[in-house]
Amino acid sequence: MAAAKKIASILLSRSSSASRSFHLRRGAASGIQRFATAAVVEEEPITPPVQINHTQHLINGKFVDSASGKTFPTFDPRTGEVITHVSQGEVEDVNRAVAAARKAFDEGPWPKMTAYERSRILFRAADLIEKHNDEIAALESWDSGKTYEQSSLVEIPMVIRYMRYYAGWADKIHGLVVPADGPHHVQVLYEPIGVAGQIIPWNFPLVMFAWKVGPALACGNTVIIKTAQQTPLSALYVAKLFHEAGLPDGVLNVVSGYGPTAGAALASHMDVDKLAFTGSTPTGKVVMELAAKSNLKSVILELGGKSPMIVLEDGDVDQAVELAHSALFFNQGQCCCAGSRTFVHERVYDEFVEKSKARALKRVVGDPFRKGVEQGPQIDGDQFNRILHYIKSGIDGGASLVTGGDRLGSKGFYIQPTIFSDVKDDMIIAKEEIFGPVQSIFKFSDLDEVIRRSNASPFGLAAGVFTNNMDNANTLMRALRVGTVWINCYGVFDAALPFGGYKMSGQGREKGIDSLKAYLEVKSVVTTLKNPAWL
Ligand SMILES: NC(=O)c1ccc[n+]([C@@H]2O[C@H](COP(=O)([O-])OP(=O)(O)OC[C@H]3O[C@@H](n4cnc5c(N)ncnc54)[C@H](O)[C@@H]3O)[C@@H](O)[C@H]2O)c1
Repeated sequence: MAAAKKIASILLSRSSSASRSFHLRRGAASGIQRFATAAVVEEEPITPPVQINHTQHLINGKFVDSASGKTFPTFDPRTGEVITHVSQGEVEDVNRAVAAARKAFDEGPWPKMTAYERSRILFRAADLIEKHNDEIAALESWDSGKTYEQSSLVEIPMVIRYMRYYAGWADKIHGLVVPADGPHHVQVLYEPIGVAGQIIPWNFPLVMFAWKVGPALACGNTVIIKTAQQTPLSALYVAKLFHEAGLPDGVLNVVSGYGPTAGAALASHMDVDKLAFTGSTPTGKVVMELAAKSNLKSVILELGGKSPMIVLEDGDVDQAVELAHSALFFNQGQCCCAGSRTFVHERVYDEFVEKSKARALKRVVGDPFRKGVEQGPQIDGDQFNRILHYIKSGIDGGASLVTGGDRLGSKGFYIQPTIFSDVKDDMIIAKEEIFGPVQSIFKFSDLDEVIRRSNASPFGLAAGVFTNNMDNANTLMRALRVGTVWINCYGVFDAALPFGGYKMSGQGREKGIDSLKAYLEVKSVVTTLKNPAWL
C-alpha cells in the first residue's frame, strides 16, 4: 500500500523542480462539462493574457523581416483562425542567420569569453524566463493548444530548470591528461563544434528549444534554430530575453518558416557544423541525407516512437489505469514518448479496460485557457484529420471501440478521448505513431511474450512498467530495447537524464552529460617530453 501511495505521489505530483514529470494533477474541474456534451468547446474562446510583440526573425541580435518580405499565418487550434502573421524564412534568411552565427563564432566574443561569463549570461536568461513565465506560457498555449496550466506550471518551469542546468555546466567542461606509452604529454581537449543548426517540432516548442539551445550555448557554440511553422511565437519571445541577459549578437538566431525551405536550407548549409533535429522519423531521414550530401555535418536525431506501457498483474489496477491514461493522453496524445501501446496482463485486463473507459469519460476537454481542463485541441487540421483517419482504421481493422471515436464540437481541432481494446499487433493502429488521444489496449499472458511484442517495433524510444515485483521490473528494464524505461512512473524528464531513442527513434542523446558531448569536438594533443621526471 505504501508503495502504491508513492507511485500515486510520483504520478500525480505537480513535479518538484529537480525532477519534473510531464504530468499534471487530475483536473478537479467542478462545473466543467465532460466531452460527451461537447458544449464546452463551443463556447467563445478565452482571450489569452498576452500581447504578441515579436513576429520577425531574430538574426544577429535584431528582429528583421524576411529577405523576400513574405509572411505566413500561425493559427489558433481552438478555432482554426489566424493568430498573427510571422516572417517566412527561406534560403536567403537562413544564409543571413548562418553568416551571423559564423561570425559570432569565428570572430565574436562567445567562444572566447570565459566559461564563467557564459554561465552567468545563461543564468540571467533563465531568471528572465522565470520573470516572464506566465506571458511565455500564454503564447505557448495559444499557438499550440496545450493547456495553460501545463505550460505555466510544468513546461516553462522545466525550460528554466534546463537552462540553469546547462548554465551550471558551462564552467565545468574540462579536458583530460592521459598516460601514454612513451615520453609524451598527452592532453584531450573538448572544444565547441562551431555553428549549430537546430530544427524543432511543435508539440513542446520551448522544451525542445531548451534541450537544444542550452547545451549548444553552454559549450560555446553559436546557434540558428528553426522553429516549427505551427508554433513560431514563444521562441522569438524567449530568444529576445537571452539578448537582454547579455548574449552577444549573432550567438542565437531564430528563423521561422517551413521545413522543405528553411529547414532544408539549414540542414544542407555548408557553414553549419552540427545539426540537431527533433521531429518525425521520415523527416529525420531527409535531414540526415541533406547533412551527408552537403558537408557531412554530424547529426543528432530525436524521432518518433510507439512506446509500450506494460501493466503486470500484481499492482493496484486503479493506479495502473491512471498511469497508463496520463502516459497516453498527456499533451493531447502528442508526445514522441506517448505510451501508445498499453499492454495489460490477462488476469486484470477486463477490469483495466472498464476502468480506463470510465477515466477517459471523465477527462476534461475544453479551452486550454480554462482552469481544470486536461485536454485542449490538437495542433492543426492536418493532425486532426490524420488522427480521425487512424480511428477509422482501428474500427475497420476490427479493434473494439471502447469509448470516443469522433471529433468534439464543431469548430477547432478537438477530439474525444478514444480507447480501443482487443488491439492486435498487426493492426495499423498498433504499428504507426498516431500522435493523438487514442489509447490502444493489448492483452498479454507472460513476461517473455510481452518483451517480444514490445520489442517488435522499428521504434525504441521509451517504455513504462507498472509492477510491485522488482524481479520482473529488473528483467523488463534490461530486456526492453528503448532509450528510457519508467518504472511505476511515466514522463519524468529530469534535466540530468539523457533522452533519446534506440532503432528508428533516433541517434544520440539530449539532456544530461550526453547532450554536452554532442556539442563538443574532441582534440588530442601530444607533446614530446624531454627528460620527464615521471611518465
Ligand atoms: N524523440 C523526441 O525527442 C521527439 C520529441 C518531440 C517530437 N518528436 C517527434 O516529432 C514528430 C512530430 O513533430 P512534427 O510533425 O513537427 O514533425 P516533422 O518532422 O514534420 O517536423 C519537425 C520539424 O522539421 C521541419 N521539417 C519538415 N520537413 C523538413 C525538411 N524536408 N527539411 C528540414 N526540416 C524539415 C519542420 O518544419 C519542423 O520544424 C513526431 O513523430 C514525434 O514523435 C520526437
